[in-house]
Amino acid sequence: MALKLHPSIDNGVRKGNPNFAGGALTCKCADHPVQVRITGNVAHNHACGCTKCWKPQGAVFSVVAVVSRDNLKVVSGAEKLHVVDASATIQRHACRDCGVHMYGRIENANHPFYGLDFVHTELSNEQGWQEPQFAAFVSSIIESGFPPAKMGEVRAQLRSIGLEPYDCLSPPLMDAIASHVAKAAGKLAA
Ligand SMILES: N[C@@H](CCC(=O)N[C@@H](CSCO)C(=O)NCC(=O)O)C(=O)O
Ligand SMILES: [Zn+2]
Ligand SMILES: [Zn+2]
Repeated sequence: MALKLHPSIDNGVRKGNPNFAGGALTCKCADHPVQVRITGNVAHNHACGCTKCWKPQGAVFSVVAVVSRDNLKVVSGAEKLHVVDASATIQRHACRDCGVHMYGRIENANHPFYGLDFVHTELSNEQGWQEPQFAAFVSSIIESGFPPAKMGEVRAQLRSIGLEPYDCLSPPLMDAIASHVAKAAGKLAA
């Protein structure tokens, strides 16, 4: 029987619409939910196995994407947001009442991904958001208590739905990080 990894990918991956204009993300509170508006589509959407990204109840992976911080606006409930871990690279702003992470922001201007916010498109009712492209930090699910003996099954299932599993980020993102570091060190080749 197939493993339950995340509701957005357990029945396969539904293609998004490259021309999608954006939409609203809403937290799980019945009363006065936090709402965030995103202009345009997200990028680099991926399943993430790390211990820090928000996952719905029972999920093994998070599904998380990036958007320019200029294209993200908190439109209601801002007073309910708090930063989960101020020492983390990604400052995850979560709802105090339901615990959902509404966006993660990088405040370090020298970070390779400065300017991007991390978001979970499953918090939106709209369809057309970019579909997950790959799976990142797959081995990290072990840190949250997933049995190491089942990792072969996890990777096979991810591949079967078209999500190549990596134990870091995807090669293009790792290349972007390394290029940023090389540039800062004056070593970036043409
Ligand atoms: N094994 C660690 C890995 C955590 C990690 O490095 N996560 C990445 C990706 S999160 C979205 O893809 C990261 O950039 N983390 C910075 C942060 O979370 O602030 C673990 O599982 O914790
Ligand atoms: Zn909430
Ligand atoms: Zn993560």
